[in-house]
Amino acid sequence: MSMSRSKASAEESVPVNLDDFERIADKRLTKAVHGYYSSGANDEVSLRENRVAFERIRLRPRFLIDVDNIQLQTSILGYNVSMPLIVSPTAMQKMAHPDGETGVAIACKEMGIPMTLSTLATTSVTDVSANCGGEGLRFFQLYTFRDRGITYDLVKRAEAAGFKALVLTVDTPTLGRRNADIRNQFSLPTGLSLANFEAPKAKSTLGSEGTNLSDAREAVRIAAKQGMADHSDSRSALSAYTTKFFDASLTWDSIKWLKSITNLPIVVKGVMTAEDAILAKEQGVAAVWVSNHGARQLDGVDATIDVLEEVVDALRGTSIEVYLDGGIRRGTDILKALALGARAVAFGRPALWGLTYNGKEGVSQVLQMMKDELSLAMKLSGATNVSSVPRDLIRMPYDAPYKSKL
Ligand SMILES: Cc1cc2nc3c(=O)[nH]c(=O)nc-3n(C[C@H](O)[C@H](O)[C@H](O)COP(=O)(O)O)c2cc1C
Ligand SMILES: O=C(O)C(=O)c1ccccc1
Repeated sequence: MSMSRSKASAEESVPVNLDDFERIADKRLTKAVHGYYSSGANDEVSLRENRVAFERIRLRPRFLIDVDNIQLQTSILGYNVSMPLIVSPTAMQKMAHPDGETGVAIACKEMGIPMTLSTLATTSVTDVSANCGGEGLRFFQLYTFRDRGITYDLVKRAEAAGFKALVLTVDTPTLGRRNADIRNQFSLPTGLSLANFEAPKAKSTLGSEGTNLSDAREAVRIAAKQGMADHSDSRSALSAYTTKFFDASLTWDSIKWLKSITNLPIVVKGVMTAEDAILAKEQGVAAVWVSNHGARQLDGVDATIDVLEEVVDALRGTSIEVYLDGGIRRGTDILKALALGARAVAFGRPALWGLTYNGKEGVSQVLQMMKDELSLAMKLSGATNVSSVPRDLIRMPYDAPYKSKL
């Protein structure tokens, strides 16, 4: 019996929300890939909190407002977008579907929203660009390497491939502990590679060390041999990889170096406090991306939506844009984040579920679903423009009880 992967099987009815996409994806992926995509760090307290915190926020709808023509369009870093949604960078998207990063990029291009390509993608910056015909708004997520030459080279290739911003992830000096990956001894499946390290130049830089950065499996072997990996590192290939290659000595001051090698706007991803938002501001970044890495790094941190207002307040009066990811699953979640001052939101796993469901087409379906849900949420709550959702459209759990200001 042949059943196209593109169609939901009998027991997989047509997805009507993102949870449905998740359930279908869970069934189709191998245990190891599912574990890698879905996991949070440690006890997954923050993973649950990312969702629960959204559910605790209440909406205060206003009625008899003309919502016939609501405005979903806005701009991100000066580029017009069809709605305030970005696809977060997630590593190794070809594990979900052969369309991989290209599928995500094309779905985003068609929807008119930005995609963010991970440093650890299974499709190179150059190929993603070429496969999109050089069109569509693409950002490049940057992990920095102990060898600055590698980082330099990555930045230059992203620039040449037409990426419009560098999203510097600051929450990963080393990888968080994810139980499933340790149990499953997770590694990149055979046949796939970390394609950004296959360029001739990257290879020659690395050749001296006798290590190929495009192959996580080899990194594990070498890290173990050099005694750089502790017991858990030696079980999860990614953990060994980051320990060996990522620059854990990076500081806020390093952003000066990054700015000296590129004119691309810099977005700092992973900020969770007002203190760090201010340090980012002092470095002249274009945007701050509130994120706890999908709760995959430090368990026990707040839900991102619960720290958003703190970051927004710290940057008030500046032109620095604030984005948020972590647990965005509904149009009402987007609306809640906009009310708290985000310029845009992003999500990671839902794009992977769409990709697993039906490649590029599945990602398009997921994006369209979010657009429809956002539009509905706005109409039902009397919010007419994504750029000016009022704070009092929501009640945070910590808000004082309503007192008439009338
Ligand atoms: C499977 C997976 C891989 C990820 N890989 C990266 C990455 O390579 N770089 C990065 O900055 N963030 C990475 N993230 C974090 C996402 O960019 C994003 O912050 C997170 O997924 C948002 O939470 P959500 O999945 O609940 O939407 C990854 C997340 C997941 C789930
Ligand atoms: O899995 C992740 O969340 C991630 O960002 C990552 C980091 C290093 C290697 C591969 C993925």
